[in-house]
Amino acid sequence: MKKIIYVCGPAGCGKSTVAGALSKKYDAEFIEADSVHSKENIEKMSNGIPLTDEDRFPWLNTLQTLASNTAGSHVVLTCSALKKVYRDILRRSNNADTRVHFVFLRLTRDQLIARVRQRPNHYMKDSMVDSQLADLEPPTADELDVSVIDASAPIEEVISAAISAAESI
Ligand SMILES: Nc1ncnc2c1ncn2[C@@H]1O[C@H](COP(=O)(O)OP(=O)(O)OP(=O)(O)O)[C@@H](O)[C@H]1O
Ligand SMILES: O=C(O)[C@H](O)[C@@H](O)[C@H](O)[C@H](O)CO
Repeated sequence: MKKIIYVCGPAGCGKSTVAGALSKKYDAEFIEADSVHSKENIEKMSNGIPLTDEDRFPWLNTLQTLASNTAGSHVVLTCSALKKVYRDILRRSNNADTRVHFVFLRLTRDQLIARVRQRPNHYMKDSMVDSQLADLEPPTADELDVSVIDASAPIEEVISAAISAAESI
């Protein structure tokens, strides 16, 4: 069974850090959704303009196709996947041989702002955190393919919780 694991949540929650560690653990291909954004999307975010559904849909479709088409046994991706309708696009990769799973990293607004400020050279500034949270639809209990992890813990603990979640798929 091929596993497609999305590490998701708002800007600064720790997606890249956790996904990097998960991909090493599984010797899996690692896809950074930020590197799949169009230059128009990156320019908008760099200018402090939140993305809209219309900006995100083509990007999500591309990610879903990329995830489905990787040849390896597993693939780990970062993706904000803020809304349920976005996660539903990514779920289209599910089939008899492939299982999609989400590891959602949960942080409070203040924690997100502190994390985003730790990387001052990133295009996503702390002023964008509120718009990320406005769009966020936290996963609900009926989304059985999502593991929610407290990302405020030390990174080793967050990574080990993410690995346990991935093991249970
Ligand atoms: N558990 C943790 N404890 C402390 N710092 C952390 C933890 N996880 C990540 N960080 C730090 O928080 C910052 C944001 O992490 P990271 O870049 O992985 O987040 P991200 O969700 O990928 O962000 P973005 O999508 O905006 O690029 C980095 O400086 C990272 O080193
Ligand atoms: O859906 C979105 O608004 C974007 O994917 C953002 O979440 C950022 O690209 C990412 O987190 C980098 O900071």
